Amino acid sequence: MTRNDTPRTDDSDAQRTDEGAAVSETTIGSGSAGPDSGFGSESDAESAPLLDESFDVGERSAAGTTQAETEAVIEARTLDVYYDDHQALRSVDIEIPENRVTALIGPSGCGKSTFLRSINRMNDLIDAARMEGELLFDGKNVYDEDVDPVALRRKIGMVFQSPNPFPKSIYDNVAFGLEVQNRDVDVDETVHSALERAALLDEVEDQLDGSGLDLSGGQQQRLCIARAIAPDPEVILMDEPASALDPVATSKIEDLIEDLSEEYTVVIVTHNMQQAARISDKTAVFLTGGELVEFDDTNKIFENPDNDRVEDYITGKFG
Ligand SMILES: Nc1ncnc2c1ncn2[C@@H]1O[C@H](COP(=O)(O)OP(=O)(O)OP(=O)(O)O)[C@@H](O)[C@H]1O
Repeated sequence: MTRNDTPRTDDSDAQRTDEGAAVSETTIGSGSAGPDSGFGSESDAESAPLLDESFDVGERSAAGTTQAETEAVIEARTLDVYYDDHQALRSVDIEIPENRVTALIGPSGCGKSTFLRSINRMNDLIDAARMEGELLFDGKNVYDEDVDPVALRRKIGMVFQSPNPFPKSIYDNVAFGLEVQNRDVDVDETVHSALERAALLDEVEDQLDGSGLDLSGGQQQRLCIARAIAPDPEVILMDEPASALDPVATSKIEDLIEDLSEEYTVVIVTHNMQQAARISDKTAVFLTGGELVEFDDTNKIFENPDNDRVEDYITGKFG
């Protein structure tokens, strides 16, 4: 895996998250787990057995990798997304490799979040949004009629910009999705395992009954990551997961993302180019107008991009 050794620097937009506001957010753009988001709405119970068989890619090895680990797990083919008449993504073609970290970068409004949300159909929750083209997950178009978006979102989990734990205990935050799914799993073991994989267990082991809202912003975000990985997804989408955190918490999240990519495919939107350079294997550069201008190994993008506009963006000439 090729990661870059760019030194860590403080994010200019680092700030303490507003813990109390986390759950009350209701708009997708501000990072909520709203109704039918796949994070445990009551409708989950009814739609639980959704999963199309074609979403199974086979057994993961003990190390958490699949045999064909460099194959594309997500593929967009001439994907266009519109909000009413406004086109937010233009003919996006991309193959996102399995068990790698792929960063989506580009100036504000270029469609990064729109693309991320199109992967697990979170755009369905926006009335104005419509898409054309194909978005394949394990070779299956997620927009096919037989795909249940709630089940899809358990395979493709999401972590938002602002930590948004439920107003429940730490334990219940992680267990909630499992229980409403009525899955045949050992809930206790799964909760502990998810907290451990999210690098949070050591810090909260003695307070699992305490409220998730009483944790620090960085801990809340790791709790949200634990919640996302508890249902054993294949892909984790992250929309600026560290932008509301201080530098220490940001560093922990970055370390965690690198660890997670051994087991999961991670797709992360970030405004922080140094963060993209530090933690990602692949980088996709979107530019104004919703065009995916270049997609390549992260080293290549940051050291010798093919496209002049990408070079200008990377070197700060605009954006
Ligand atoms: N819910 C929505 N309704 C209407 N237009 C939207 C909606 N969400 C995004 N857009 C528009 O789609 C375009 C792409 O937005 P998007 O949020 O995907 O960009 P972005 O690259 O993630 O931006 P940022 O970096 O500022 O978060 C923008 O022009 C934006 O105004």
